[in-house]
Amino acid sequence: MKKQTAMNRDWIATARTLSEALPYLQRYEGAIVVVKFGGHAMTDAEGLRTFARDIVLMRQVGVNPVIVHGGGPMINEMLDKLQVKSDFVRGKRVTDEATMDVVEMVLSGQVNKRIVAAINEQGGKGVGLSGKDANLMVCRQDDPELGLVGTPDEMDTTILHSMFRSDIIPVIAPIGMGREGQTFNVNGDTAAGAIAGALRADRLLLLTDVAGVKDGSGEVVTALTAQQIRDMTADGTIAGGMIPKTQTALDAIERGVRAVVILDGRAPNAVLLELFTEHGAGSLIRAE
Ligand SMILES: Nc1ncnc2c1ncn2[C@@H]1O[C@H](COP(=O)(O)OP(=O)(O)O)[C@@H](O)[C@H]1O
Ligand SMILES: CC(=O)N[C@@H](CCC(=O)OP(=O)(O)O)C(=O)O
Repeated sequence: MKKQTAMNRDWIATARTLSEALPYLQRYEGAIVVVKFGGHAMTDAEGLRTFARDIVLMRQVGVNPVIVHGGGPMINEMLDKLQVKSDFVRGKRVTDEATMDVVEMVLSGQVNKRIVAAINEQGGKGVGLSGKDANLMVCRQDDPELGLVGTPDEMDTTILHSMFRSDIIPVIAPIGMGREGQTFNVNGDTAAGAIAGALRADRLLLLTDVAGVKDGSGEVVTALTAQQIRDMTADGTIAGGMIPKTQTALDAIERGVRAVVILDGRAPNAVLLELFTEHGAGSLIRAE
């Protein structure tokens, strides 16, 4: 009996959320929403299933979702198994040729296919690709100190528009191609920002394992300006993996993305609640 009551309460909460969502569903019809699914946000099979269900629902209500994924922890695990040492400089992995092989194998072969399968299990049409496919993301070398780390240089989103027209949900691994045929490792946030920028996306959602960008006392800042980001980075409040994320947000806004949100991808229905409710979630960064 007790269990029944708890279930009813959950159901009422969900129904209220859905009715609140209706005006927002209309607002986002036809919109392009790029979602970066970070390795730390991919917790377990249930989390992946919920994420995939949210994405398929977005597609069903007329939004064009694009998934760009990470997979840092999965790469670390494989590098450990193969006893290849790996270092990070300013949130980016120093990548030699041996590391690059492992990065591509894990991201394109393992993580990408796992997400595609989860989307298809929920009734969507997920198709996996990387920045190498159809010249989506041509890169130049980032800092030579980082080896084969790439910076997106020239984007061709034709393939993504064809996919939208065919009701396909693109799932993109952050691997780029060099002009001399090299393969480059691109930070997942950087890749998501470049793709969102090239698509002039309506929203870029960066899903991670914290509720948002936190200030010095650990409180999430719900709305951030470019100047606040610069100050918080200079004084060390924004550090580690949050540096490429906030930098990506600034670059994406500059390239014409309407708004970027950094939020906790492990929270239930994180993506839907962000897009389709009044309160949103996480830290919002928009053009000033
Ligand atoms: N000011 C900050 N606010 C929130 N998180 C921060 C901040 N500075 C550094 N971080 C760290 O950044 C991490 C998110 O980056 P990262 O681990 O690369 O995530 P992902 O794998 O999801 O891309 C957080 O878990 C946190 O440890
Ligand atoms: C250059 C660089 O650092 N590439 C990242 C690519 C994966 C990634 O970004 O994964 P998360 O989003 O899970 O952190 C790496 O090798 O880990």
